[in-house]
Amino acid sequence: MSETTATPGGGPTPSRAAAVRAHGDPRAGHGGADPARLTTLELLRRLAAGPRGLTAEQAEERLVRYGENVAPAWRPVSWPRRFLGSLRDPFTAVLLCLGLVSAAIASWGTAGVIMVLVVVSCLLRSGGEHQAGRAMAGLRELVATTASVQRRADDGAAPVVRELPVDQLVVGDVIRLGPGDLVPADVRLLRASGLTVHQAALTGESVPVAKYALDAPPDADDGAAEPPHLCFQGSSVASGSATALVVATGADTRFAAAHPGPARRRTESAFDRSVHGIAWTLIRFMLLTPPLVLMANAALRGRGLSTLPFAIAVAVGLTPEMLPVIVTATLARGASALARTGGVIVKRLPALHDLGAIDVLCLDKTGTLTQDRPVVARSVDARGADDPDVLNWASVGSFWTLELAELPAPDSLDEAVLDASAAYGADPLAYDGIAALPFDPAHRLATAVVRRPGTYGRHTLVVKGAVEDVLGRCGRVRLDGTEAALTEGERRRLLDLAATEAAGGLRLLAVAHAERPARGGPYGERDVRGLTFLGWVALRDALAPTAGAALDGLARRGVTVKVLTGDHPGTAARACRDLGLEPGEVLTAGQLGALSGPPLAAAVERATVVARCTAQDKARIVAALRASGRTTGFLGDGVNDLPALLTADVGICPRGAVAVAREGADVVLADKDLTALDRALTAGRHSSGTIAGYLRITLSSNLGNVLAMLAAGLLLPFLPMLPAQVLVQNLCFDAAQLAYAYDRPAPAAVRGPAVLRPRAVLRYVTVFGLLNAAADLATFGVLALAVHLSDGPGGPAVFHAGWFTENLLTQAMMMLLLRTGRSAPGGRTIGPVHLAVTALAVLGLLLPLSPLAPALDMAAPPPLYYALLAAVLALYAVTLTTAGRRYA
Ligand SMILES: Nc1ncnc2c1ncn2[C@@H]1O[C@H](COP(=O)(O)OP(=O)(O)OP(=O)(O)O)[C@@H](O)[C@H]1O
Ligand SMILES: [Mg+2]
Repeated sequence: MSETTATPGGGPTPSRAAAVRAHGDPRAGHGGADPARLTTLELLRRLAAGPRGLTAEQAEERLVRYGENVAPAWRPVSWPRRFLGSLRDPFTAVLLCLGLVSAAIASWGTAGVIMVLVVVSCLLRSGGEHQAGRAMAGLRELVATTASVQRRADDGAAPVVRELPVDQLVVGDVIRLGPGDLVPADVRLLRASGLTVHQAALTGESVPVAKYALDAPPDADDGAAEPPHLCFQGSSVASGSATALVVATGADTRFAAAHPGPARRRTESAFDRSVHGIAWTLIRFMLLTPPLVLMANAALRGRGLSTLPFAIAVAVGLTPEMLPVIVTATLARGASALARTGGVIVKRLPALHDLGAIDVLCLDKTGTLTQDRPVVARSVDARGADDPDVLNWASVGSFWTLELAELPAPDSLDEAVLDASAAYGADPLAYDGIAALPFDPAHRLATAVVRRPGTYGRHTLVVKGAVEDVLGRCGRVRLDGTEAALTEGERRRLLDLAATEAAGGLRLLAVAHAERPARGGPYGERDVRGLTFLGWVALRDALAPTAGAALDGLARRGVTVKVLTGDHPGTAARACRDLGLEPGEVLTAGQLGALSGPPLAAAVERATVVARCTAQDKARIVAALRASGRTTGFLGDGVNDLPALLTADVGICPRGAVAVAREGADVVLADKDLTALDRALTAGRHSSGTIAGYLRITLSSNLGNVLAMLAAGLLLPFLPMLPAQVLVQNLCFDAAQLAYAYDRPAPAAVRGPAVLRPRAVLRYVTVFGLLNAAADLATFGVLALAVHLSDGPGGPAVFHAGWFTENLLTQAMMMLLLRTGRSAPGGRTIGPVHLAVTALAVLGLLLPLSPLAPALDMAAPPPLYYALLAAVLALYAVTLTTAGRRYA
C-alpha cells in the first residue's frame, strides 16, 4: 500500500525512490513541485510525458506501478466493514445500550437475547447490503463513463484518440475534454478553446468558471486563487473543449484528498427524512420505556430494581430491528427487477423510494420531450422572407466552431445547419478559420472568427444563438440587402416576429456578423458586440414518440409536470400543447428575476413552462420546489441540466445523456422510451408501500405487545414474557414480513405519490396498537377463565404459551387484513404473503405443543382456551377490517 500512498508536500516514499531515479517520477506533479507552478515543458519533462501522449507500453507500466484511477472511497466496501457499519444504525445502537445495561445488572439472559438480536439483524443487513452493493455496482457499470485518451502504439506511431474506461488513466496521459465530459483526473491544460467548467463539487461555486492553457505559470503571488490552467477530477465541462495532461490520478487527486469519506450525497433525500422522523420518535419511546416501567412497578406493586430486565425486554419489544434489512431487501429487489424488465437503472438504492414519492417532475424540453434531431425548416432574413444567405453564414459559424475545437462535439443544431447548407452548396472552406468561441449555454451564443478570402487585415465575426441574446449584441440590421441602425422599434418588431415563428413550434437560431480589423490576440465574449443582425434559421425538432403517453401517465399518477428549458417560450409552449400538456402561464427565467425560496416556489407553482432557463435557473427552481415541501424529480440530458439533477430529490436522465448527467443522475432510463418512467414510478411506489406496510404492521403489533406486557406485568405476579420469547416472536414476525418484499402492488397503492409521512404512520400505529393490546388483554381474560373452568394446571408456562399463540395469530391476521399489496392481479392466487401468514399461524399453534416448548418455558393451555381464543380472534378480525378501511 505504501507504494501507492502519496506524501503531499514531501518527497517520494523510500520504496519508490529507486524507481523514480531510474524513470523520472511520473507522479511528481503531486508529490513534488506543484503542477501549477511549472511551465508546460518542465511539467512534461518531470512526468516523463509528451504532448503526443504516452505509448501503450508506458501506460501499462504506470498502471501496474501506481494503480488504477479510482479514489479509495469508491472501492467496494468489504463485508466485515459493512457489518461494523451496520452497528451504527440508531436502533442497533439503542439495543446495544439496553444489552449493556442488562449485562451491568448481571441479567445475562436478557443481555444474551439482545446480543443475538443485534447480531442477527446486523448479519442479515450487512449481507443484504453487500449483495445489493454488488448488484448496484453491476448496474452502475452499465452506465460507466469513459475518457478520450490520446495514446501511441509505440514510439514511432502516430497518436490515436481512443475511449478508455476512466480507471485506466495514468499520470502523463494526454486526454481530450468536450462539453458534458467529466474531468476524469487532475489535469493541466495544454490547449483549450472556450473552456468553462463546473466545479461545484470542489469549491461549491455554482457558476461555471473559465479555464485556459498557460505555458508559463501565473505570478507566484496568485497562489491562493484557483489556477486557471488546471482542472480537477470531480468537475465537469460546461462548454468548450480542451487537450490536457493528466497530473494526478486516484487517491492523489485534489477531490479525493479533500473528501476521504464516501462520495458526496448532497442533502438528505425524501426517504432519509421520513425514515429518520419515525426512527427518532421510536427511539425516544424506547429510552423512556424502561424508567416508566420501573416507576409503575415500584409505585403499584412495590417491586424494585428486579424488574429492570423485564423493563428492558419491553423496550426491546418495541424495536423494529429488521427495518434496515427489509428496506435494503425491498429496494434491492425492486431495483434489480426494474433493471431487468423495466429498462431503468437505479444507481443509488434509496432513490427508488424517492421515485415513488415524487409529486412534481421537472423536465427539460430538448431531447426529452423532443427527439433532439432538428431539421432546418427555413432560413429567413430580418423581414421574414426566405434568404439562404442566412443559412450560409450559420454554416460558416458551425463549421469553424467545430473545426477549431480541441474535441469536436457536434451539437445537434450545428449538425442540422451543416446538413442543410451542404444541400445548398454552401462552402465554409472558402473562409479561413481564425478563432472560435464555442456555444456557451450561459450566454446562449457561439462565435466563429473567420477571414474572407482575399481580405487581409480584416476579420469577420460570425455569431449565432438565441434571438434575444443575439439581438442584444446587435447595433445594426441588414434589411433588403442594406445595413441600417437597429432602432428600438425594429428590435421589438424582430422579437415579435421571432415569437410568432416560435409559436409554430420551430427552434430559432439567430445569425449576425461583424467586420473587424484583424488582430493577433485571443477573442473573448466581450468582443461579441456591435453586430449586424442578418436573420434566423428555423428548425423543426420532432416530438419524442413516447412523450405524450408518458406525460399522460404522469398526470394519471398524480405527478405535476413542469418544463424547464433553455429554449424560446413560444417553442416550448407549442411542444407542450402538441403533447397534450396545457402550458397555461408561460414564464421566462428573466421574469422570475432574483426570486428564490417561497416566492419563487409560489410563482413556479402556477406555471407549467419556464423558458430561457440557464443551468442555475433550473437548479434554483428545483431547490425552491423542494423547500416548499414537494418531493421533486428532475429529468434532463444536457450539460445545462447537471446542477438541477444534483439538486433534485431524484435526478433522472436518459441513457444517451452527456457523461456528467449520467454520472450525476440517480436513475438512468436505459432507452429513449419515456414510458419507462411510469414503470419506475410504480416500482418506487410499490417499494415505499412495502416499507410503510412493514413499519405500520410491525410497530402496531409491537406497541400492542408492549402495552399488554405493561398491563400484565402490573397484574401478574410473574414476568408475562421471557426474554427468549421476545426474541423468538420478533424473529418470527420479521421473517414473515420479508414476504412483503415479494408481494405485487395493489393498483390503489401505486395511484398517488407514496410518501411516508411520520405523523400518519404514528397515528395508524397508535390506533392499531391499542386494538392489538385490547385483543391481548381479552386473551388474558379468556386464558384465566379457561384455566379456571377446566381446572387444569395454570402458572407462568401456560400463560406464556397462550399468549405466544395469540400473538402470532393476531400478527398473521394483521399481515393479511392490513396489507396494501396483492399477490396477483385477481388476488386469487396463493402468494408469498399467504405462505408467510400460514407459516406464522402454524408456528404459533404448534410451537407451544412441541418438544421445544419447555425450553421457552411454555406448557400447553387447556383445549377450552382455543375455543375461546377463536371467538376473540373473530371479533378482532371484524374490528381490524372495519378500522383498516377507515385508516388505510
Ligand atoms: N450550437 C449552438 N450554436 C448556437 N446557438 C445555440 C446552439 N445550441 C443552442 N443554441 C441556442 O441556445 C438556445 C438555448 O439552448 P440550450 O441548450 O440552453 O437549451 P435547449 O437545449 O434548447 O433546451 P433544454 O433546456 O430543453 O434542453 C437555443 O434555443 C438556441 O437558440
Ligand atoms: Mg437539453
